[in-house]
Amino acid sequence: MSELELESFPKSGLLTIDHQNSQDNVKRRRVSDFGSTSRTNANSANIVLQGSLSLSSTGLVDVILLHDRLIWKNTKLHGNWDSLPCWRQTNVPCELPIAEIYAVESLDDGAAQRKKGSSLFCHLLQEEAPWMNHFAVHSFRRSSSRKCQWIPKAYIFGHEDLRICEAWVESIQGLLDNDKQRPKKLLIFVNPYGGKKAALRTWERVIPLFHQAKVKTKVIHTQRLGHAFDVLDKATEEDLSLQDGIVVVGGDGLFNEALNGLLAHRHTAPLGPTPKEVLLDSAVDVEEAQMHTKLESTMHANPVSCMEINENFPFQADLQPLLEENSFKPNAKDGHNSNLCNFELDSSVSTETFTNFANELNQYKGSITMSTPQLRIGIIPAGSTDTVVISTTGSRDAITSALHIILGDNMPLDVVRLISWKSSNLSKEREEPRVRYAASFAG
Ligand SMILES: Nc1ncnc2c1ncn2[C@@H]1O[C@H](COP(=O)(O)OP(=O)(O)OP(=O)(O)O)[C@@H](O)[C@H]1O
Repeated sequence: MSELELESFPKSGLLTIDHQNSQDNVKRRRVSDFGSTSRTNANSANIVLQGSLSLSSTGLVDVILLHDRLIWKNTKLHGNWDSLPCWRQTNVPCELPIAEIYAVESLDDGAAQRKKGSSLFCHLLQEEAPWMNHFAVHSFRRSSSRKCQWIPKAYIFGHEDLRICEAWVESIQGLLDNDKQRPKKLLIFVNPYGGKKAALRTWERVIPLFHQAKVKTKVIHTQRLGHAFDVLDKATEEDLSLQDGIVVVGGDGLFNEALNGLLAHRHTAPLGPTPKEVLLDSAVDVEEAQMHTKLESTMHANPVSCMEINENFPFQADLQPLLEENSFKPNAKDGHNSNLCNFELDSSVSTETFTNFANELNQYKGSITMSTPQLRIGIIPAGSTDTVVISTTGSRDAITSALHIILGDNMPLDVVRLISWKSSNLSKEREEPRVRYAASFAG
């Protein structure tokens, strides 16, 4: 197919992608929709490969592989494919963004024909189709009822010459490998008790996707509460650097446990004043004293409720997410992550203790000490409640999450650090912190 022919493809009815105007909340979202966006015309300099192939359910197609997409269009039907019904003989070109292809693989000879269907018509067609070699391009389609749910879809291409099939597989695979966002190695935690013991079955459902995409997985079935935490807390930086990401197959509980394991000793931001220091420092008038009494009693009664009293807390916390979108990019200076929330003091309630703390905190810009700042954490929903995953993919569908993970989608995550203080066993005067991290909503 020539460049000229490509340019003359009609604009209406094209399968196009709109990278810029995506409504989805995941960063590298892909939207396939009919005809709403203008397309750049194919430039011959961008052509990686082109030729004629057979496409299962369509017939003979002219195919062009560009650096960012695969485009095909029916050629004049001939030979055995003449027996295709007329509704299949559409001349509308289709395109598949490389960003939506999660795998490509050679198939055993004749596999495409066998996969086509079991109707009498398909059976007859298979008998008539010439002997061919095949390869599958694995992508997905959006569920018609729930747009954020993705359903795997394979395009089976064929050619009589095995070497031609191999060249297509190699070229497409090369483009997939070039995408550095896609993980190659993942550490997976599966909670066998998650989601009323359905997590194992969930993991088994998505394993083939990782195999097809050639993502290496090291799987740990958690044996007890705290197992994932311990593994990640004790992991050396070298251990972590061997992985492109950590994925939990479970619910919010397991996700937060893994998050805590990653951050527990790697997040070194200052803890802030203890409730006693707050009381001593700031009870200058009755109103403030009452407020701090309330603060202390609330903290002691229910440590995790300290976020609820945020309104009275004498900080004006930045409304930005704690971990910004680029917070996993290394700081140019020290290689550590930056962009932790900056605090500003409300002057009407500021005290020396809080001023010191705010200054101290603002100086700790690179306070997650990880040698692998690109390390990501993902979740495949298999819990009783799946709040985290709902705020990432928008769907509680394990296949959708697995596809997002394989394609390397990522988004910023808000993480809250909760600190509760309790008297030390050694001395009642000394208060010891108990630090927990929690993520429930991403974005
Ligand atoms: N083998 C195990 N035995 C007991 N508890 C486990 C085991 N593996 C993991 N856990 C713990 O179970 C807790 C809950 O797990 P998870 O979040 O995966 O499932 P869930 O309770 O069904 O879902 P959700 O947390 O969304 O309600 C986690 O804190 C996790 O540490």
